[in-house]
Amino acid sequence: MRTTVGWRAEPSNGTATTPTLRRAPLERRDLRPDDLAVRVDYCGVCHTDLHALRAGGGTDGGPAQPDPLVPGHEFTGVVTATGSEVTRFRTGDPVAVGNIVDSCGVCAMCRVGQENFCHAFPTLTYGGTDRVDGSTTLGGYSREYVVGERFAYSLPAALDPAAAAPLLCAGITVWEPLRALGAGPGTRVAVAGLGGLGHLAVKFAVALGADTSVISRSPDKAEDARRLGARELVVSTDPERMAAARDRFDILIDTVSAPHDLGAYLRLVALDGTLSHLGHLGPVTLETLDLLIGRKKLSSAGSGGRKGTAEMLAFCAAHGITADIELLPSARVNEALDRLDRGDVRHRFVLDLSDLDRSGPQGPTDG
Ligand SMILES: NC(=O)c1ccc[n+]([C@@H]2O[C@H](COP(=O)([O-])OP(=O)(O)OC[C@H]3O[C@@H](n4cnc5c(N)ncnc54)[C@H](O)[C@@H]3O)[C@@H](O)[C@H]2O)c1
Ligand SMILES: [Zn+2]
Ligand SMILES: [Zn+2]
Repeated sequence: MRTTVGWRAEPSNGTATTPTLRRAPLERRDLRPDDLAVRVDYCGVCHTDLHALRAGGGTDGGPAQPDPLVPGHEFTGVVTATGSEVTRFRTGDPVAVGNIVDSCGVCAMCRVGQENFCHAFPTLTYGGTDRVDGSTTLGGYSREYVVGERFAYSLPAALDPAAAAPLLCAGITVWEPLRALGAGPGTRVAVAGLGGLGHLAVKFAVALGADTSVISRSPDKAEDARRLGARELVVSTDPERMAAARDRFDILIDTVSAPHDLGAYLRLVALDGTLSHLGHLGPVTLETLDLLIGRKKLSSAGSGGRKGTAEMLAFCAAHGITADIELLPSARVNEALDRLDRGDVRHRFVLDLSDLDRSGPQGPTDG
């Protein structure tokens, strides 16, 4: 086994609070022939990490997570070692890894490049089950990750490695539905929720040429929305502005992290348009008349396949797109999670893991 160090949560014991992450030594597998060892430099803090940390006690609606848990599923770094059969990477190459690290490779979904929908279930970057040895995967809030080369992506030199990290979960999750639904010139796109996923959805939709708007509870986000390239902010708490935006959007990307009824957003979708519900995973409520009137469609998506992820990275390099981030030393991970929970983030926290080199696994910055 290889040893590294990371930020680990102990069982949440069913409390509603987020368990504290503590610095701990971790084991990584010895390299298989197709594996890369990656020095993790930057890892984004996704809202799913918060959901996962709380799921241990079933307090956040999600499935129970195996304990202990090391979150983190959007990271960038550098290859430090390669297995004997690796062909696509060499030591020193900059790479990016997202929220899937393996899939069966032979099912119908894998064959069309949608490994994220693998019939055998893709191996998640943390809290997943390794397909070879059955161990539970530990995520990217750590200094090293071992990954099969199929699920590592070349990080384009044009992209800042810290600001690019969130592309690997937040980015690809909104990229695939925007592409699949045909966002581009002549389409009207609205994005609900202006967090990690939402702000990247706005940047992508604008760069694809769509007429893009933001839907938010508060008018405070108007300047932010404009800066990101959106034409308008629809304030969801203002009934008059919601009524005025009725049937307006061909594609509505819903990234809201809390459970909510879909009616208010469906009424903003245009004739034959689509609501892509990406944020809160789990049961939803809606009135079917809100679909019937206007022949509207309800869709969803999550993560991305290898082909789509590589295409998204190339698009980002060509258009200069990365996330707007607040970079913190990884020792401040608990503060980042707390602020994310309170919505105090513009628009993504990214952890700089290099501080894990500076003191021992039980060093003074513990917790
Ligand atoms: N489908 C997938 O594969 C996938 C991938 C990544 C994240 N997610 C989920 O997407 C959601 C968003 O993730 P994120 O990292 O962008 O989170 P985030 O915290 O950065 O953003 C969430 C946004 O939702 C808004 N919001 C929260 N509660 C709201 C409410 N009641 N009404 C209106 N707006 C509200 C917040 O103000 C914020 O703008 C999370 O639930 C996350 O778990 C899903
Ligand atoms: Zn995520
Ligand atoms: Zn498969």
